[in-house]
Amino acid sequence: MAALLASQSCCYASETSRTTKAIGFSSSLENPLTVESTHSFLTKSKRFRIEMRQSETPSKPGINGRSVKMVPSSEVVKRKDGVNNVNKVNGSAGKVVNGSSLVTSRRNMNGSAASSSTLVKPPTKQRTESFLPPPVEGVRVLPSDEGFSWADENYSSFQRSVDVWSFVLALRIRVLFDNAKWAYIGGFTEEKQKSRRRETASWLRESVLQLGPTFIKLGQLSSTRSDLFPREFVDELSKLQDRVPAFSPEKARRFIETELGAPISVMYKEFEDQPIAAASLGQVHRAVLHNGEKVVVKVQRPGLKKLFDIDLRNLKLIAEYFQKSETFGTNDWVGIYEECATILYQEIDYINEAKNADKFRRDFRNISWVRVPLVYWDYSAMKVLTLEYVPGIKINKLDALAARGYNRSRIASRAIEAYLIQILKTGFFHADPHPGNLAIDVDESIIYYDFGMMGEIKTFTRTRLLDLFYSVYEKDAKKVMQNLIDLEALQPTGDLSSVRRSIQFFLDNLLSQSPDQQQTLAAIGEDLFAISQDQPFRFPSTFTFVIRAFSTLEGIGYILDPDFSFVKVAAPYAQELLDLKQKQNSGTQLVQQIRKQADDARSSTLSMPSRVQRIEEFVKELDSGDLKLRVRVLESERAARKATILQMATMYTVFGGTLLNIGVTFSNQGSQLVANGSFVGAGIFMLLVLRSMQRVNKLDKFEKMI
Ligand SMILES: Nc1ncnc2c1ncn2[C@@H]1O[C@H](COP(=O)(O)OP(=O)(O)OP(=O)(O)O)[C@@H](O)[C@H]1O
Repeated sequence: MAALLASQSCCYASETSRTTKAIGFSSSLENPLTVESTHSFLTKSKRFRIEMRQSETPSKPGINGRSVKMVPSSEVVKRKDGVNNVNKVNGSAGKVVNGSSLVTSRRNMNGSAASSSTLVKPPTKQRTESFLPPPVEGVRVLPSDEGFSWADENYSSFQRSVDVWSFVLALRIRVLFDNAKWAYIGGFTEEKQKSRRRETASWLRESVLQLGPTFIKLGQLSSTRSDLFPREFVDELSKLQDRVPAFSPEKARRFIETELGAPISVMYKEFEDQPIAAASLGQVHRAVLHNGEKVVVKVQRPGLKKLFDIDLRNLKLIAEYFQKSETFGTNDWVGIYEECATILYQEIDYINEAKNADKFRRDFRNISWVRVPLVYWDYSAMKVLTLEYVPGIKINKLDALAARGYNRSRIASRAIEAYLIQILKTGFFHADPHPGNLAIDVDESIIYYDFGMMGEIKTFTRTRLLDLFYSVYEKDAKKVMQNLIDLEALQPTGDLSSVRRSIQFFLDNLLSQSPDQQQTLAAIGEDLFAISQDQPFRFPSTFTFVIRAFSTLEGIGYILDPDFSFVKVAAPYAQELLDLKQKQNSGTQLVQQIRKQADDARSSTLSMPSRVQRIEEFVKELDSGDLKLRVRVLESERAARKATILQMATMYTVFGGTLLNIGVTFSNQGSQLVANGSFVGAGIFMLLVLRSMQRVNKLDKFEKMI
């Protein structure tokens, strides 16, 4: 066995030396009872040490009765009791006891992560059979990325930029063509406009797929922004979720080995070549560790960072160009670009994702019906993530759920409740809870996947949200408006009375509905989009993610249970919030009320005579005509200005047309001089027409802004 191990370690050392630089071989004295030998080697990203240990019981997991552990040397911390803790940097730890190794934090009975120095428990029976069972939903054969230029490792940065700009040019021409048709031919019915938008959206989806990961991810992000894009685009772009090609297993294996700095066979006892899922940024393979624990390995697409760098450089220029050009509306495109770039870079940092998963698991440690896969820190790096294998049935697979007799109504409530806890209590929420990221475990727990995109609601914002919630409850449009301004969801520009009226209408209609005619959150979202088209709303992306998440979950709720009611699930939370707010208020309010009453009483008694006197004077001045009231109705002033411009434009068109006719007539008669003069005149009038149209356009935009 020793010979076998030695040959394995030699073979390992020689294999690693091909890709990495072997820098040493030494016997470890740190734990002479268990550690047989230690190899140190340097990879591109980390310095690793391998410990070979003799197991007490040969049946325990490990290679030939030994456990093999990859320990980043820089992260080895010697403890006073002589046991090595690893990964202090990452916040989790593992140690070796009696020949069995543990390389990550473990979940305790109620789902929480045990402390970093927890002794190793043998893996639970359920997850330690030596072979991977068939996946719950069966392994799909995913389309391959071969043939896509972005997947070619020799794709030059110049060629990439040309491809990106060709796409932008094509998009610009399409938008210009549509706008010209609407503005000048003017014959498009609402239905025709919709169908044209659908065509453009479908073209956009195909182009995005051709352009690869960056654009696919941006497309997916845009599909959450129903405040920015029309419905047809949002619908088309959400289809990007399930149409991403996979890369070859050879590529995946090579990439994992380079990233983790060791051959696959040393790290995993089994590694399944066929990925169980492929997404825009990476794909997921199942594997088994040498100690028998089943895991999934999430591998990032090779070359993604380089592609992001090139694409985001170009996208920045595109955003700046959109911002300057009037064709793409008044949105803050540079701001939107910056938000997206931050999210994209965060999503390719798997260490960040792993930290998020750990935090999310901690937040739910006391809730037994939420499961978050454990992170295997020692098998993870910036671009490769090893997680506990937690299979489940996707939350929207009704047949599979029904076949197992799961209680769908309970699942629907749990999905919403878990989200309410994130938004209202922990403040750390999953920003992308689409059905692919939610599954149901055997005990009907909700399993969460993918922690790349998380949102945070700071205490400051939460307090304001609470105020907003309370003012909605009181149906006070003025307070709602003020709270929205405080939350920076509404810009306090110009005359906000129309915004207040919209909010009041919204509150009256929304809150006065009986439970059977209650609007769905999705419909409310659509109404909000309609309002934000005409008003100076600019929802911060945090809110759009929350709104999107709730409407997705609500949709899932209805699919799972036709009698599902969001309000019913949310009611106890709402009550809790109201109680909290009332408690907060009661103390301060009492003092404030007393003070206000005292002030009122004082001012009314002290200044009564002077007030009466002023009112009398005012009425007298009105009577005598000394006081003139001048009322300006800004909306009608603007409308009148627009009408004048349009009138002028009509006159210019008539003059221009007449001069054109005259020019043609004189030209036919051979008087070229007069003809040319008429053509020049016609040209000038046409320019004036164009200028007038521009002014009307500007007025329209201004109207929307205020
Ligand atoms: N720990 C796990 N156990 C079992 N299956 C998993 C696990 N993690 C991920 N999966 C499977 O892999 C799929 C993709 O995982 P994940 O969403 O984390 O990848 P992604 O690259 O971030 O995808 P996307 O960008 O589309 O969200 C999941 O929908 C799930 O089916």
